[in-house]
Amino acid sequence: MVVLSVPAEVTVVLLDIEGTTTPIAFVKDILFPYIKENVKEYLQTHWEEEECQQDVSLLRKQAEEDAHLDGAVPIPEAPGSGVDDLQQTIQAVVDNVCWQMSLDRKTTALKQLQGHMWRAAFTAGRMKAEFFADVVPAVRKWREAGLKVYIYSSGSVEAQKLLFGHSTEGDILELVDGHFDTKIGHKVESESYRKIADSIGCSTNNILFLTDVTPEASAAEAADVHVAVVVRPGNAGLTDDEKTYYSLITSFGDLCLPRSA
Ligand SMILES: CSCCC(=O)C(=O)COP(=O)(O)O
Ligand SMILES: [Mg+2]
Repeated sequence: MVVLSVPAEVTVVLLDIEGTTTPIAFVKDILFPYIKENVKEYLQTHWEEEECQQDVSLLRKQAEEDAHLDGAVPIPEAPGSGVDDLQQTIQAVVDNVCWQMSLDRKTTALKQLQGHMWRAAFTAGRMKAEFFADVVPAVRKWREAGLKVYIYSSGSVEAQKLLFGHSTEGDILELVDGHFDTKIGHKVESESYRKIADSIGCSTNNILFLTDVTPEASAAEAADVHVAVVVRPGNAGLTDDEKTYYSLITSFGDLCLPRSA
């Protein structure tokens, strides 16, 4: 087994979710299809609610920013009183969501709506989040050794809490010291990692970030964060250069803490 020593200055482990703690297949085959299959009915049922209107406003604002992109779907302003107008607007929101999802976009607007939609499925027990078998034992060990554990995912903080609160391992929310999403910045931007360190109250070099996505690893590293790239079944392949350059782990159990050495 390849063991990666965690530098002694590391006091915080920052975890990506999809492809790191959780199989990509769970996201692509369970979470995302749920949105595509239910978004129209969800909008029709919740349209009058404040939360739903805020989600639509954010999606409309994003659609305006995306207007220059190929295939972008605009969302017209709130309709008049006609039922047909309303159905047209809802259809535009559905088309916009499906277009964004076809590109696996990580916009805050899309992720916010998805989080709200998953809430019903998770809280009713219709969905349970999958975690790789090594995740929970390793996180418990890190915490026992005094490390803090934070999540940084493109999925909204609300969605993250749903996953950790309703997992196949039970409610494991207590294993997480805090959550970050794209409201702090995108994961491929170095500034996001500086802001996360500020928010936690540590230096960037006190953080070890685990992710499956090399542009995220590169952005974190440029901010002086320690990184390891997580190789899991179903993840995108890495180039030979990436395999040589990055520290790779295939399980959280590959990390060796100085305190436990
Ligand atoms: C709570 S995350 C649900 C999956 C998701 O929507 C997503 O975008 C995952 O992105 P990540 O940054 O965790 O790779
Ligand atoms: Mg990921």
